[in-house]
Amino acid sequence: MGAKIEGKPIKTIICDDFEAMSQCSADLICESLKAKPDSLLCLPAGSSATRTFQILKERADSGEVDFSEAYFVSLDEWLDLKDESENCTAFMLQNFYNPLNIDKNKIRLFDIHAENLEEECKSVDKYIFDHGGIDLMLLGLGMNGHLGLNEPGESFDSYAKVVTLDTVTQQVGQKYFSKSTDLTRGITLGVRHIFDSKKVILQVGGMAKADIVKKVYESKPSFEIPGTVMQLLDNGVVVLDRDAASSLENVSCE
Ligand SMILES: N[C@@H]1[C@@H](O)[C@H](O)[C@@H](COP(=O)(O)O)O[C@@H]1O
Repeated sequence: MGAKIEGKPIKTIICDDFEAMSQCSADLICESLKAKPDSLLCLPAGSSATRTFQILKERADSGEVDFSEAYFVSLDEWLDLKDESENCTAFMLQNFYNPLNIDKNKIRLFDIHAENLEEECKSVDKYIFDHGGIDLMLLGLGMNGHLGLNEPGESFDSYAKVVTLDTVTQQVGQKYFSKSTDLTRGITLGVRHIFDSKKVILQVGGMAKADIVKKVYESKPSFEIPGTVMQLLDNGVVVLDRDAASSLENVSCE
């Protein structure tokens, strides 16, 4: 992408701490779901969203929100794992789909064992198009700026695809596994899905992400830092806690 493309100021909400950030994202998700109960939602595996998922479960249990009519599509998944018991799907089942009793028929997971993964990507794209697009994507930010598994250098002009994982993702991704795991390839929704989504929430917490958050805000939109796509979205919002926002200067908030 040429350096000439200018981004816009990112719509931003800065929360006091991780708990407030998680509550804020849960509020936005509930608001969206109430407006359209049969929304197609895309939620991320990873540590950023775990508390948000607990809050959504609490709210579903209290009847404040109802996920029974909603549909779900996977954001990303590791490929070629010898042991799949700790992959993104397992994480989502454990932390969201099972606790909230989501009907399995309403979840479109990536079939990582499909004979033809390119065809599988097209089939996931079709699922999304057939549902009229994704209504809401909740995203986390990788330490290298990735969104889903859209790694640095990947085009913004693609839908679901198979990707080679960046060395940072290979290393940081170890945190999801109880033993050392070879992470070489992944399958992910593409940045075009992020552009097309009716609402995008990027949720980032913690000091460890402060530097990459600064780059997302202060670099020109570029394939090298996929998170910079937030500067190009009309329907995007970044929800930060104070730690993740601590390196930012001059950010105007909601
Ligand atoms: N592929 C996942 C992303 O979908 C996730 O949102 C992001 C942040 O992860 P975490 O929330 O664990 O920091 O990186 C992971 O590698």
